[in-house]
Amino acid sequence: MIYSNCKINLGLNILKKREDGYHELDMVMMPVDFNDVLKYEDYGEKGDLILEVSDTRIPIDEKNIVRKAYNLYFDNSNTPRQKIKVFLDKKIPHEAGLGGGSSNAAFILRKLNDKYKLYTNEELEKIALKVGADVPFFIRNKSARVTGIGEKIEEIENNLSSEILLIKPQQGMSTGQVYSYYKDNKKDLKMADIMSIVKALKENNLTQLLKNIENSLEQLIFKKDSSFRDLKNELEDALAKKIFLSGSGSCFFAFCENGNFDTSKLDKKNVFYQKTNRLVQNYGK
Ligand SMILES: C[C@@](CO)(OP(=O)(O)O)[C@H](O)COP(=O)(O)OP(=O)(O)OC[C@H]1O[C@@H](n2ccc(N)nc2=O)[C@H](O)[C@@H]1O
Ligand SMILES: Nc1ncnc2c1ncn2[C@@H]1O[C@H](COP(=O)(O)OP(=O)(O)O)[C@@H](O)[C@H]1O
Repeated sequence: MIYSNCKINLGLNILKKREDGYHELDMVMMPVDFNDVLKYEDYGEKGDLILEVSDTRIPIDEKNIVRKAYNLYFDNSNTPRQKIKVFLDKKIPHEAGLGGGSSNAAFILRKLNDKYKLYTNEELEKIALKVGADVPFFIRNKSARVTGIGEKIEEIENNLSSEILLIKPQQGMSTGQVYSYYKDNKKDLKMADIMSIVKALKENNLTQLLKNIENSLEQLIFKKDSSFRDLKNELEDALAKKIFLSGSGSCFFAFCENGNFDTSKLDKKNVFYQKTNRLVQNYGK
């Protein structure tokens, strides 16, 4: 069994838009102990990927990021594809800004490389980048300051002890669409103080952390859609806590030292929520 965890972004600054359409970022990312479960079987013979997913809304053809990762892993080194079966039991909501798909892809790349050893870790991260901008982060799967488009990873010390509550409204967010808002709305974006966030995580200083988190993508969504800002305010009132958007959303997160989140006022029909913690162990529990 492979436990494929998700992540949250603690501060996300868009620095500029590149010629290739991607955006330069400066952000802090933290693995979170909330996982998809992948059942994995290697038949030990040439063949192809047999992929099944518990959530029928997720594609199983070439659009599935696990299949993209599998294909790239073998094709990139002209190695015959091997017959592998994966059953992906999705728990992480998709289009959430939690990197669920990116994580699935990274864990498959690691699992394949554990057996076939076609690449060094550095080469594997380069393959991961071709699969998706967030995939290299999950190859390391440690708290990190991440720059570039998502490929420059500087591991950081994270001693945060607070529990985390993930709160996702029903509608999802398209990552590409949210980034597309940048070109017309880049003025007045409030930048997160990344160094203060890194220091607060090292010192387990939740007060300092909460003061410094900003997310350029959240601000871009609010500029485009004031109803999403209203939704955030409603959720903060219901929880009586500050909440923050992870990545391109639509999932928010909150912190609480003793883990006592009062979720009684959340509209349970329209909001997914999940209490969890920082992922302390590495992948492959
Ligand atoms: C926003 C972030 C923050 O961690 O995560 P999510 O919210 O998706 O979890 C990431 O930058 C998302 O990474 P990922 O979801 O892998 O992006 P990709 O599939 O590679 O790209 C999807 C689309 O997002 C845009 N994109 C992505 C990354 C980046 N640095 N600049 C971009 O402009 C591009 O338009 C691209 O076509
Ligand atoms: N293995 C996968 N898990 C989740 N979504 C996937 C997967 N493969 C492809 N997708 C597609 O990718 C889109 C983004 O999903 P996901 O990566 O979980 O979002 P996010 O990066 O915002 O957390 C989904 O709408 C889904 O259609």
